[in-house]
Formats: sequence, structure tokens, C-alpha cells
Amino acid sequence: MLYGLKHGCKPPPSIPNRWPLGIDRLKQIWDADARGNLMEEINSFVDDYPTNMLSQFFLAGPRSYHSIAPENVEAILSSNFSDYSFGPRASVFGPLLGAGIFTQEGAAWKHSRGMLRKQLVRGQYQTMHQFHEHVDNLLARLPEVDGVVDLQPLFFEFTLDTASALLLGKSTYSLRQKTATVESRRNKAFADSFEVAQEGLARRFRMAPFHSLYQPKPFREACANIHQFIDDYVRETRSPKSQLEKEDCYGLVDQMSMSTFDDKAIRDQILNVLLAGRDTTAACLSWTFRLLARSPDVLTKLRAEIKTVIGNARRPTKDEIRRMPYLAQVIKESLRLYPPVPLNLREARKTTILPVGGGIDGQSPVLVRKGEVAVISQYVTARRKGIFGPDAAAFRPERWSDDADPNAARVKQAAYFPFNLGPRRCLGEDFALVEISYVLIAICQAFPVIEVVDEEKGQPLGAEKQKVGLVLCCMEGCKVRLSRGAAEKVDGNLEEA
Ligand code: HEM
Repeated sequence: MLYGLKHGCKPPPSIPNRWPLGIDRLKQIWDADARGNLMEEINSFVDDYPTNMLSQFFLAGPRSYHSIAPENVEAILSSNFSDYSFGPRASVFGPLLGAGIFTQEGAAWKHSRGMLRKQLVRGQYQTMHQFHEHVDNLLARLPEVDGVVDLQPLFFEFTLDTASALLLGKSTYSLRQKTATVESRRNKAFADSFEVAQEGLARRFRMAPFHSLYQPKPFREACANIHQFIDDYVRETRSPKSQLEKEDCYGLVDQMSMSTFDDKAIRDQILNVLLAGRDTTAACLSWTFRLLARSPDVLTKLRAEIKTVIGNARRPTKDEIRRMPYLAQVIKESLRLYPPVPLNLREARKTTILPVGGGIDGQSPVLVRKGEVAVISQYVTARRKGIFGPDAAAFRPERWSDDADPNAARVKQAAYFPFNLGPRRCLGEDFALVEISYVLIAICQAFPVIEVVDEEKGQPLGAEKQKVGLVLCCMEGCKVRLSRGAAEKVDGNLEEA
């Protein structure tokens, strides 16, 4: 208390509750979630309380602080990083993930991060070859001439294929599951179990602190199937025969096998990275195409850039992707409006201070006691009109380049953190951005027409139903009309540079 007074701390406004223990607020959240507009509901709280922060109690749980200001996000994730922990994350995700980079903290996390950085940041995908066959498989699943397709499930299959190739050194080839071989059935069973297990983890996450009550048989079986699948892969990859046959060591299994990790440690790391990287990338691809199909002007400008830098019949190189500023802005704007990880929380491991949010005007520091929870939301912070202007809810990629004033650009950048900030910033950011760019380019090249479907025409942005699971997805999927029209190349297989 004295510590707080010394630093001029003041409490933030509380969210008023009509029922005891915030039960009305919990109901409001569950109802909004069921309606598919949880994030918009949370966003609207902020319009009612336009200071930087709100505090709230739920049931008998600790006080939580909902922080909107970028200064607080920076303090939580970066400058005061060591004052916070993940709270119950390891135990919520434990049944599937065990101990890996996503669930670990302290020295064990540092060790994992050092090892994975080598694989993810300087990995084989630098050459882009790793993506080629999967992009071709994706294009082969799209209409031959013209038609309506829901891209969202295809993107989830695509990112499972690329992530498994990166991690296991061997893809699950979900996009090719038309042939019923023993291996394809095994891969399909893995993909299905992964869906069930992820849904279970999302439920456990929502139920924290009562998460351990949720472990139904289908969830336990799905986790067991996944563990078996990965263990088989690891054993196969580590067998002396397999090592002899291999020309390259692509996968994480290979890299970890060269260190002292046992099979269980390898399995845990693979699942941790798979969970971190697969759905996030698929969700971003899906939201980006939804946005592009509704924004013909943006699409035209993007096509013009693709045509100038690469043309319409050749695969992009990494260097060409770097030379496409508008493409980068399109992805950045999509991640601003629809961050795959829309909400995050940290628990104070010691008493600490947030720079702003206290008092009536929200400008005083706030004392956060040990055990209290700080909640941040990329979705909410990145939609603040005070930062992004009156058109904050609009999809306008140009906003990332139209600031003559470097300070205005800096303020926007500070409010943009879809990949997290600080020591635990996403390790797959570069991988994801290259992968997303490649798919955007390939589909634009193959389809001169990408349009919103008739039944969704005129639907305003933000009115779509959203699903907040482990990532933010669209309940309505990503249905678009695609037409190959007079494309320069129609067989779906692009030439290499
Ligand atoms: C658009 C795609 C992606 C987004 C938006 C994204 C976002 C994030 C976020 C917000 C975190 C922090 C989560 C937390 O600790 O609370 C994170 C962590 C992480 N991400 Fe990503 N991610 C993406 C793609 C990927 C990919 C493709 C990979 C790997 C291939 C990956 C690997 C990781 C890893 C290993 C961590 C844990 C880092 C650590 O705790 O030190 N991510 N990501």
C-alpha cells in the first residue's frame, strides 16, 4: 500500500456489477460468446469507459485489470516482464502440451527458446522450397474454373501440412487426403484428434480456475492419439535407418535429436510449436481473404504490385516478398483488425506497477498486487479511435504509410502487438509472414476474380459471427467466389524464379 502511495498510484474505475460476484458480467460474456460477438462486446465496454483501464472481480477469483493503453501493454510484456507469470497456463494446457516453450517459464523456457530460435528464425524455409508443394496442393483444391469455396478449412489443412513438414521433417499432407492409404488414414486421424484436443484446451482455458474439472473421455483419447502419433514419428525419424536415408535434416525432431532431448521432451516441444503456429497462421489467412474479397480497391492495388514485382505466372522469392510494401501493409492491417490471439493475460508474481490507468482520468499509475491478473487485448487496443482515428474499424492498409508525423506512426506501432512483445515475442513471425505472403500471391495470381459471395454482400465489417477459441476465427468461414477467368497460367502449378 505504502509502495503504491509512494508511486502516486490510484485505483482504476471498476466495472459496476448488478449481481454479486460479477455473475451478471460472466453471463454477459457467455451470452456474447454464444452469439459470436464476444470481442465486439468487450470492445463496447471500452466505449462506455473511455479511460485506459478497468478493474473487475469475478466470483472469488483475484482482481483483474483490463488494460487498454499501449504503455501498460509494453510494461506487462516487455519492460516489467519478470514481474508477471502465466498463472495456470501450464496446467490448463498440460494434458496435450506437457512441458514445452508455450507452457514453460524461467530457465526451462529460456533453454527451449534458445534451441527453437535456431530452427524457426534461421530455418530451411528461407529458400521457400518448403512451401512449394503445399501451395500447389492448396491451389489444386480450389475451383478449376469458377466457383464458390470456403477457404477457411482449406487454410487449416494447409498450415497443418506446412507446420508438420517444418517440425517433423515430413508433412501430414492433409490437403491430399483423397487417396486412402494407411498413412493418409493415420494422418487424418491425427488431424481430427488435434481438432478435438484444441477444442478441449479452449474450454479448459475458459474454465480456469476450474479447468481441471474438464477432461472428458473424447478429450483424453484425442490427447493420447496425438501423443502416439508424434511418438511414432519421433521414433521413426530417430531410427538409424532413417538417419542414413536422409540427405537433409529439416525437421525439429532432427535438430533436437542432435541434442540431449529424450522422446517425451521432443514430443512436447513439437506440440507446443504446432499449437502456437498452425491455427494462428490459418486464421490470419482466412481473415485476410475475407477482407480482400470485400475491398475491391485494395485487391486491385495488391494485384498491381504483384504484377509489377513478380508477374502472374511465377513463384515469389523471399527477396521479392520483401520488395512488396503494399502486401506487407495488407497483412498488417488484417492482423490489426483480426489478431489471431485477441486476448492475453498475465498474473503478477510480485507487487508491481502499471504506468497508467489509475484515477478518474486514467492517467495515474496503478498498483497491481501479487496474484492479481492483468488482461490485455490486441483486438481492443488496435481498434481505439484515439490512436487509429475515426476510421479505426475500417480495413485501410494505407494507414500504415500515410503518417507524415513520425510520432503518429510511433503511437500506432506501439498499439500493434499481434505477435506479442518483449522476451516472449512470437518466434514464428517471419515464417508466418512469408507463408501468408506466398499464399496471398499465389491465389491472386491464379484467380483474377476473388469476390464476396452474394449472401454476404453488404454485411458491414465486424457484423460477422466470430469464434474465440484458442484463436479468433470466423464462424461463417471464408466463403468467396473465385474465377480463373483469363489467368495467364491455369494449371495451378507455378513456375519457379
Ligand atoms: C499470424 C501468425 C501468428 C501469430 C499472430 C502469432 C502470435 C503469437 C503470440 C501472440 C504469441 C505469444 C503467446 C503468449 O505467450 O501468450 C506467440 C508465441 C509463439 N509463437 Fe507465434 N504466432 C503466429 C505464427 C507462428 C508460427 C508460424 C510459429 C512457428 C512455426 C509460431 C511460434 C511461436 C512460438 C514458438 C511462440 C512462443 C514464444 C515464447 O514463448 O518464447 N508462431 N505467437
